Amino acid sequence: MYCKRLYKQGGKSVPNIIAASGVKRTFGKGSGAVHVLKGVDLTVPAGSLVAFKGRSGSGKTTLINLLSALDRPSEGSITFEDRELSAMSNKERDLVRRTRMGLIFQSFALIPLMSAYENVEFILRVSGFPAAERKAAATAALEQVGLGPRMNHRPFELSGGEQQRTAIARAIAHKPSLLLADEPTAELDSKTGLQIMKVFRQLVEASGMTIIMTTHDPAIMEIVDHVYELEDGQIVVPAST
Ligand SMILES: Nc1ncnc2c1ncn2[C@@H]1O[C@H](COP(=O)(O)OP(=O)(O)OP(=O)(O)O)[C@@H](O)[C@H]1O
Repeated sequence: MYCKRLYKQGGKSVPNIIAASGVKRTFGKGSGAVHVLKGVDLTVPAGSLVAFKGRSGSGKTTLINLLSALDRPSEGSITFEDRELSAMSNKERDLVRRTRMGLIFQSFALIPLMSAYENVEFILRVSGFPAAERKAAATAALEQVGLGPRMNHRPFELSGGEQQRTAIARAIAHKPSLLLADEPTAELDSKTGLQIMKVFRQLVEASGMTIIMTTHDPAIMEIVDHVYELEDGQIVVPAST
């Protein structure tokens, strides 16, 4: 239902790519239950760059894990590209995540013995991307994040920002419509963090990808289209920047 609603963005009506409705997530049972998300309603227009902010423990990672179909809500629904994630089997959710989404984490999690190119190509290989298109897709993704000239270097020969750009290339090589990034700049100094944000901005502008990220960094809020603040498991300020 939410995904069919249209939002005005830059004078144009834009459909939502993902929406959460009444999402709750509780860990554990009985007296030991931890109610982390307590009813989150959220809509994200396609082609936007969105950030979740909030104090440590407010539920940002828990929400990202639900939106990326790594976890299921205890209550409520999440609709992605007009399909309800919670109604899908594990196999269907894995397929949606593998083909339509890209994930980035705080730690870059690159394979140390592989070059930047091999790291990207390897993921395409294990995810069943057509062999004939792998080389072009991996190269294009690395060029898109400005790593063309460095793609044959191994992670230890790359700066932190270059390693994170490799992780971004790995997450976008299969051309997902939604990129989810949990604290992608947390391991980086503020200047490098801003460079990563510029890469995100370019991806949104150039390819129409949607990016949802979590952050603690106030400077980053200036670059995104919308900031959603989580407090005690609920969104308190669905404000535009
Ligand atoms: N599997 C789990 N079992 C029990 N509690 C959990 C589980 N996962 C998360 N929590 C709790 O849920 C709360 C929210 O965690 P979450 O990681 O989503 O917060 P966050 O906003 O991302 O925090 P940070 O900014 O520190 O990364 C925390 O109190 C955490 O301990």
